[in-house]
Amino acid sequence: MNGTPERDAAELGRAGVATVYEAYGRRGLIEHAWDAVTPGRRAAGPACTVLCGPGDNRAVHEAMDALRPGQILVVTMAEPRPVALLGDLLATQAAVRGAAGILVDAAVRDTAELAGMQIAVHTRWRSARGAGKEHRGQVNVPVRVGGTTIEPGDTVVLDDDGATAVRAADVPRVVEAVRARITKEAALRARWLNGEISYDAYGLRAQDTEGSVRA
Ligand SMILES: O=C([O-])CC(=O)C(=O)O
Ligand SMILES: [Mg+2]
Repeated sequence: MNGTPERDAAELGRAGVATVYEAYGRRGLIEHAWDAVTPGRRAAGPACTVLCGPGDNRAVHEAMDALRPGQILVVTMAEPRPVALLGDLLATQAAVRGAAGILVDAAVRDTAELAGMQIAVHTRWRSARGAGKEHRGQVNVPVRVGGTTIEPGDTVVLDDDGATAVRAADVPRVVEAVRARITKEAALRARWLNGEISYDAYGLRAQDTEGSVRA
């Protein structure tokens, strides 16, 4: 049995990016060299998406009105580059609204202050370069980040490995697959702690000895 959307998101957050991505059949990876401004934090929740104009964060200000508790704020812009779309003042508003995390496909600034906040923050770049407020942008529209399309309400998971997304409709079955994977990995971990090695347990040594796998 799965729980509420909130409990499902919490479960995916505890499982972490690698487990969720694998359990989802290696789908949904939001693939950039993310910089975890808040290392060690894990977060997951439905996406509130923001598409900013070039070098502009007007839409991030607008998004604070749409943001709901438990959500992950996903911010991108036309042709992402190292312009700070968010700093501690915007992150403070997101935190007060109960957001679980922030993913910025551009730069953030005020990173010392961000690191001290309870909200998980991942960014592509850190830069003091300020954004404009001339372009309206769009809030809660599908966005494409790191090779993955994120629709508003899809679950986004953040941890020190990076970020991954699960389509809202797929969350219940991914929760089941995550549980199965955690059980399987626990059994394997117990064997490796007992001294077995995967090279033998997976039959890899036998294949190499037979020469059935070439270089
Ligand atoms: O105001 C901005 O454009 C970004 C910023 O530094 C903040 O949110 O603190
Ligand atoms: Mg600031």
